[in-house]
Amino acid sequence: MKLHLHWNMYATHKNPDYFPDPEKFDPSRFQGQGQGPAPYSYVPFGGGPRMCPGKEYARFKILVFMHNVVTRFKWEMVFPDEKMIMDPVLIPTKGLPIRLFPHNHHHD
Ligand code: HEM
Repeated sequence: MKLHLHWNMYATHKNPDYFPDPEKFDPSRFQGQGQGPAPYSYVPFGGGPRMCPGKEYARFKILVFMHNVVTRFKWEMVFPDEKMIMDPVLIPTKGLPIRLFPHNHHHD
């Protein structure tokens, strides 16, 4: 008989013991004087020797992308109440389309 032990990161990421009020969008929970989440409690890229080797690359790309979207554009969601599903990661049901308005756009 084989035993499969399944773990999923949401059980950890939504655990109020590690993340008080887990449904709240609160980026400040990742800030502070070296006070980030406890080791192995925030694990979007896994952990240990098989941790995602693309982690720093992915984080850097997302940072550059977000920087450009936020500094160059005003943006709004096409479907403000768009639902997210877990399958097994968070997926926007309609593909999360947004409208972008360049900050430096001038009407002639
Ligand atoms: C936001 C983007 C990404 C997320 C959230 C992510 C997440 C993960 C997770 C959770 C694992 C399993 C780690 C474990 O078993 O503990 C993994 C493994 C892996 N990821 Fe990523 N990843 C991302 C981007 C990337 C990129 C950009 C690359 C390559 C360029 C990459 C290459 C890999 C590889 C090769 C593994 C298997 C590592 C192994 O089993 O030894 N990932 N990733």
